[in-house]
Amino acid sequence: MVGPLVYPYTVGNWRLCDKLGSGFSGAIFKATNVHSGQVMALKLQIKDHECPTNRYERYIYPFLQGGKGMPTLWAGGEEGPWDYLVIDLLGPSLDSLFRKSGKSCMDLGTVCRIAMQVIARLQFMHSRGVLHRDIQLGNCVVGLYPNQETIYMIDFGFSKCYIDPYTKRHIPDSDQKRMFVGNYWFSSVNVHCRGKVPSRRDDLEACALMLIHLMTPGGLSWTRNGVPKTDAQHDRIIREKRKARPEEVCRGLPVQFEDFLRYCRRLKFAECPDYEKWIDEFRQLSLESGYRGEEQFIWPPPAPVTTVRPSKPRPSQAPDEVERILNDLANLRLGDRPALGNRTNVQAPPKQAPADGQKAVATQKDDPVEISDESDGIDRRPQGSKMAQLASLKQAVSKASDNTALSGLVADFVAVLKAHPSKALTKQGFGFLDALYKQLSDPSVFIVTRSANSDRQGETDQEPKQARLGKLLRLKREVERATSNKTLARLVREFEAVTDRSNGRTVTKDGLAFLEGLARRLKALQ
Ligand SMILES: Nc1ncnc2c1ncn2[C@@H]1O[C@H](COP(=O)(O)OP(=O)(O)OP(=O)(O)O)[C@@H](O)[C@H]1O
Repeated sequence: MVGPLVYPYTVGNWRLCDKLGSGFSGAIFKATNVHSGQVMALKLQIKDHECPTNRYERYIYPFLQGGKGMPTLWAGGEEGPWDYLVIDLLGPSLDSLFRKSGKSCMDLGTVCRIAMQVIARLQFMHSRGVLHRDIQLGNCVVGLYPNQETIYMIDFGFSKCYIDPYTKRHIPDSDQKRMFVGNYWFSSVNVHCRGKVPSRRDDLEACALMLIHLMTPGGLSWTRNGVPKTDAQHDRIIREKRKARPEEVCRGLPVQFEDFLRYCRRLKFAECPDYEKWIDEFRQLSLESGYRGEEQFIWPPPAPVTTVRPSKPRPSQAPDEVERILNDLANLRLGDRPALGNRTNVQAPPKQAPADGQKAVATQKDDPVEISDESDGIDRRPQGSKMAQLASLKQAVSKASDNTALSGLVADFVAVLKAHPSKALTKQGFGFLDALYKQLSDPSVFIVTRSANSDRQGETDQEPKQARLGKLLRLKREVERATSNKTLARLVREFEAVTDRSNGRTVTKDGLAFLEGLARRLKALQ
């Protein structure tokens, strides 16, 4: 029987000190150069190990030298029974920081920073013709002072060149099922569940899954039972991962995560991902959510920079009185006039009676933002992050009881879209339009949620730009002529569908013009 490994005191010119970690195939030590006193990390492995990852890494490292977030290779080779690699000494992994935080998920600002950096690292590695193939939290580590805000990629034991060094061509795809190489949690569906040849898209998908995992309380569902110990357990993970649709995996998260995952899965085998676009998307998301939009990794996470004004209570009427008025309004007999119908779903007003209330307020748990109606002469400009503003507007629209209020809220919605640099319609934006649609259509009809709606199921095809433009122009014209709330409801639905199928779900100038027309029309249709 083979006894426990006895590690040497020195290898090459390096004296081994503390053990930093160990993996499947070896151990890693802090090591000091016996001549210069330099302190580095030394990866040690038995030369004839069944999985000689140090040898593979020694081949890959030279391709990556000089890149930001790529450790420098200082020395390496074989000595006696040992194979060793000396690289920069780095700090803790994201996995270890996350575990130590004791939290069930990470804050959005930090996840955006990780997204920007890891996508940039992949962009660099891919530009050097190398795939990582084992993206996971344990393989993303932070640097030591003064590089503690940089995320480094480590562990290139599974990495591979996807550009053939002789032909300079992309490696070929194959229909032959391959043995799985990667990690259980984040390897892409194509590689993990279908045995496909890994390419750039799979590194990116692993990154997307890792980000979604960090954002999900308790993590991705298939990670919750720990590392599989039997084939049956592994098969269960494969099944679960394979059947999890992006909209389910990303439920409740900003829409960028779902879009990113879908994007990765739509990439062709040899297609070059648009790294810049996604770095920018996460930067915008960070800004819209009240963070700085910077990529520097800061731990522990700083608070958002946008301070959201505390909510002020609703003025005048006591809750019961408001409820009575709403119900009276709902029961008004308006004949054929275009107004909200008999509402059986009028929500109760806020329970807290205002003490000194001056403004109408839409409250949202933890992140209140003021929304007031025009008639009270109060500053109507929405406050707080885009996400919080849209969430509050959605709440307010669900509670609005006449077209004037709806008109004001649509105008507020346009103001929020205009005030933020990214014109992408987020999940909250669609939520607002869904709530508006519900209000404008028959109120006894239960709201058609986006996930239940067919327009976003599966991989959505993007509409050709011309067709989309034509539809928007028609919507713009029709909204000016609409004579009932029902027609407006249909137009809102069509607008949602057109935007949803557009590249990046962007609200264009024509889209904004449609919304402005909608606000005007609502006012006219009192
Ligand atoms: N350069 C480094 N500086 C400091 N710590 C490091 C460094 N490289 C790795 N580590 C630590 O050692 C752990 C194992 O490193 P690494 O993943 O490279 O080894 P491995 O043997 O290939 O592991 P595995 O078998 O899990 O893939 C890392 O999670 C990290 O905590």
